Amino acid sequence: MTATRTATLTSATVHEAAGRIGALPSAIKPVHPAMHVEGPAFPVRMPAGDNLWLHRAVYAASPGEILVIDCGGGFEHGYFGEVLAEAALARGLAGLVIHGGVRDARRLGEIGWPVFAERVCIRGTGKDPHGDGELGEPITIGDVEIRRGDLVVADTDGVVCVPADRAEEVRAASAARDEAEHGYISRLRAGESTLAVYGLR
Ligand SMILES: O=C([O-])CC(=O)C(=O)O
Ligand SMILES: [Mg+2]
Repeated sequence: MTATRTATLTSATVHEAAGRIGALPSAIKPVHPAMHVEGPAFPVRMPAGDNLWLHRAVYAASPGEILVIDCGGGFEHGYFGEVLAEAALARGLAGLVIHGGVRDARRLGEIGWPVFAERVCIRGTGKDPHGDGELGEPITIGDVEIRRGDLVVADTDGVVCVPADRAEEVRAASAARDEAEHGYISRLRAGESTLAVYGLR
């Protein structure tokens, strides 16, 4: 069997091509395996257990942006579900990355809009009008700082985020790396070993 390969950027390749930077915590994964997205980040900081800032973010971000959410370390909540997914889709947003939980996972799969979460969690949230949060300002998830406009690439492997001023260079380096690996794969299919292809002993 000869497998086909996708032409879009992949998160692991971008991470390597960028010099092994930008990998968000590996627990953040697509709610359904086929989901993938790439585009500019719109960072959101919100308090644990409250999703009012997420509702605000859906209407503050620009079409094509990816919401990237820091939930203040409150993981055990479903901050986002089918209702917010429909709202974000209607606004033309590109996807959601959240260092916390989402819910309505089956429905999210049916909608198909890309959602990447640390977990799926039934328990809901509050909507405190005085909750401490921020839209479009830098956040940190794991050891990665995320600013508005940074390049986010998210797929089955997880999520990587690269500074905006390196995005074009990293796209080019990723494409070159992909091309080189495709060459290696052609040689493997022709019967060579990985030891030969990589020049290993
Ligand atoms: O509304 C919420 O709190 C989250 C949710 O379940 C949805 O968006 O459907
Ligand atoms: Mg819901």
